[in-house]
Order: sequence, then structure tokens, then C-alpha cells
Amino acid sequence: MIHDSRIQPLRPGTPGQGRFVLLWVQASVRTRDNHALEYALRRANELGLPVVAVFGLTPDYPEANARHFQYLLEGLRDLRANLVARGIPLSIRLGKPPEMALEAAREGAALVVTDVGYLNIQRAWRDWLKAQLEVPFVQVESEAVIPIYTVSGKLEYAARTIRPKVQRLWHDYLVPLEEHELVAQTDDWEAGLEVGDPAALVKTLPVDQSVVPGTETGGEDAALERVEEFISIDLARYDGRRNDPNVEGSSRLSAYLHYGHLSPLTAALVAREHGGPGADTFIEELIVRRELSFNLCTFNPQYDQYDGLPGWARKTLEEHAGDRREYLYTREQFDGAQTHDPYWNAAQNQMVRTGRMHNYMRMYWGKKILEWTPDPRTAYAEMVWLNNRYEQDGRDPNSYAGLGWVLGLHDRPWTRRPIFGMVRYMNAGGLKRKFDADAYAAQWL
Ligand SMILES: Cc1cc2nc3c(=O)[nH]c(=O)nc-3n(C[C@H](O)[C@H](O)[C@H](O)COP(=O)(O)OP(=O)(O)OC[C@H]3O[C@@H](n4cnc5c(N)ncnc54)[C@H](O)[C@@H]3O)c2cc1C
Repeated sequence: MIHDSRIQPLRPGTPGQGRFVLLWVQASVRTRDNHALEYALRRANELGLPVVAVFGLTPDYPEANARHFQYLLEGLRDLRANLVARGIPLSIRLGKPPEMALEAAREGAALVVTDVGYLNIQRAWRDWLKAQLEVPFVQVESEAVIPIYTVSGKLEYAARTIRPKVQRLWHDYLVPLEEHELVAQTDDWEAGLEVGDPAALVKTLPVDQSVVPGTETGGEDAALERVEEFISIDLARYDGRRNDPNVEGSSRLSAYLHYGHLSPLTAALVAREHGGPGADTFIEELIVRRELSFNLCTFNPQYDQYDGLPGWARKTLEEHAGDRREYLYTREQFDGAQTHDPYWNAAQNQMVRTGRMHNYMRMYWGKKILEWTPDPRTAYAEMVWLNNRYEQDGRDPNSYAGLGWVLGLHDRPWTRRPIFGMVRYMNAGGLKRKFDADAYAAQWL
């Protein structure tokens, strides 16, 4: 079942005389638990039309490099195979996504259906296409477990303010999505880019090649395998082990979620069915934390800027901008993991080499950047640059919520200290109390 609250006509109207229903894929690059796909199938069956899909691949996507493109292409390879298995051809076209969607729609769409991403650029793409199209255009929410406006109509201050709103609703939305079988099919659809060998293809694209692909493989198939592995092996130990960077006890699903290779609904349903220790904590992270990040990107247009941080945090940080810093590092020194701190360098190396820094180390890593840059505005810029360049899950709503948290977002004032003002402080002693920080540093020398 698709809740009505997931469905939003951007350009209302009755479908025209087209040859197909067009699914414009942007955020949900998968076939399992994809509400936009199932909605397109339902409408196509009502109209007696086939569904065709289009994806616009833009080499100049902000901050994206070879690491990100290879993962994206691995997702498109799986998407094409999994869509074809359901009778839907996918056209992958090099160009600006909304322009590619418009071009595809003009080839005979009766109706255009799309999914929902929360970044400003994704919203701008949908707005642009809405203004150009002459046929009905519908967006269907599938990245949030509960549609963002259903949870809250305003900017939320913290996990504690959004949690009760989410928990009140999640049982209504944690429901399996029924798959529709397509009645009419077509193969009259230009395939576009061949993506069978993502590693080879990425080398030919005009993209920043200076960051090599990470160690994890992208795509819906790998995502579903990882869900199964996590739920059957790690979930029961999640509570005790997820904060220990030496054992990697967290789900490692964030990049699959970021690229839309995995629906949070799939992961939450499997975890709930499995139950036991860990399930509640995992579902809390997966739903409450992500919904909070999406809420930020929906209601704060400056979510990716220093000026978008809460006023109290900027005020207290700026009051302490002139405080003496014992260490100051340049971007090049951060980038090369050349600080005096072995724990920080280890975290940076882990991120650069693999594409994933452990959650617990992300907090420490960010707090130290604040301490070792001349002022909080510079700290914010350096964090965003490094995070989005190397993290496989970077450039996500969670990135901006996480990086903002380092500087007070979604947190409360604490005791005043130099440099941090009333923003929460963290030091290496805290790491050592939680886990064997020296073993971690040795691992990522
Ligand atoms: C400085 C900093 C930078 C961060 N940058 C990113 C980023 O670029 N991309 C990113 O996805 N997350 C980011 N986070 C949030 C968090 O660190 C990661 O989501 C988490 O480490 C992903 O690992 P996992 O999938 O194993 O998480 P798990 O612990 O297994 O959690 C399951 C899922 O819940 C969600 N989740 C967990 N923790 C958070 C959180 N604090 N905020 C929002 N959602 C959460 C994620 O979708 C995650 O995949 C950042 C946090 C900090 C403090």
C-alpha cells in the first residue's frame, strides 16, 4: 500500500495521449521498496501503458569525484538489470538530470513520476522540470520512512523534539510495499550509456579522478546482501559494539541509503521482524536520525552553510574565535593526515583509504578541526570539504546534520570552554574510555 501522504502532484492533471508512463529516477536507485516505481506501475496498468525509466548522469555534479561516480554506476548497473527483470527498460543519458527527463518525456510520456531527494539541487531539478512539462508530473516519497511534512511542518531543534512525532506515526508507515506486475511492456526505448563495467566507465568520464574508489561495492544487490548479513550477524551485538571503531559493529548501510540503493523501509522491516537486542536502537538511528536530517534540509535552506547553524551556537563560537589555538593546520595538512594527533590521523586515513570513517571517530574528527582552525567558519568549510570529498556517504542530508552537530546543531549548550564556548567538547580521553584508541591508531597508521 502507498500512503496518500507519499504522493504529491507537482503538475496536476489527467494523463495525456502518450505512449508510456515515464519514471524519472533520481534519488531511489533500486527496485525493492521503491514507492515511486510501484506508483508508476499502478498508474501505467490503469492506463494500459508500459513504464519506461530514465536517469540523467551529470559529470559536473557538485563535489562528486571518481569514488562517488563508481558507486553510483554500480547502482545503475543493478538498477538496469532489476528493472528489466520487471519489464521496464532504463535509459541512462549523459547530461543534466531534469533536461534528460524532459527530453525523455517529450518522446511520448502520458505521465511523469519521480522520487524525492532532499538536497537543494534535487529540489531545484524537480522545480525546473515542473515548469517545463506539459503532462502531469507526480513525486512519490520513498527515501523517508514517514514523509517529512507528515512528521512535522517546521524546523525541529533536536532528536528529542522530532522523536515523539516520528514514534507516533512509524507503525502506520512500517508496512511492506506490494509489488505490481506490469501489464503492457515495450522495448522501444533507447538504452543510452552502457554501465556493465562501472570501474572501466568511470575512468572515461570527465570527472575529478583524484580520489580513487572506496573499498565497498555499491548497488541494490550488494545492499540487500549487507542487510541480511548485518541483521543475522551484527544486530544482536549492535548496542554493545556499534561505538567501537575497532570492531565495526554498526550496519555500514549509510552509503547504500545515500545513493538510494537501499530503502530504509527494507532495513527497518527486516530488523523489526528479526527483533531482539539492537533492533530498537538500530531503528531509532535509521528512522529518527535520518528524518531529523531530512527535516533540516527541508526547512532550513542554508542547511549546508555556516550561517545556517543555530544562532546560539554561532554566537558562542564567535565569542571564542579569538581564543588561542595550540595547533593550527592547513587544508593540505588535514588532507594528508599530518596532525600531531595519532587518533585524528587514523580517522582521516580510514576515511581516505576506504570511504568510511567510523561514526564515533567522526565526532572526534570534527571537534578537533574546530580546535585546530583559526575560526569556526573556517572549521565548517574544512569539515564539509573533507567529508564530502572522501566519505562514500558524503553530500547527504546526514552529512550536514552530522557536521552541523559538531558546531552545536541539534544539541544544547554545555559548560563554557575556550574555543568551543558552550558547544559540546570532546577529547582523546573520551575515546580511550570507550574503546582501545591506541589499537585503532595503530590499525590506520
Ligand atoms: C562529523 C560527522 C559527519 C557525518 N557525515 C555523514 C555523512 O556524510 N553521511 C552520512 O550518512 N552520515 C554522516 N554522519 C552520521 C553518522 O556518522 C553516519 O550516518 C553513520 O556513521 C553511518 O554508519 P552506519 O551506516 O554503520 O550507521 P548505523 O549506526 O548502523 O546506523 C544506521 C543508519 O542510521 C542513520 N544514522 C546513524 N547515525 C546517524 C546520525 N548521527 N545522523 C543521521 N543519521 C544517522 C544512517 O542512515 C545509518 O546508515 C556524520 C556524523 C558526524 C558526527
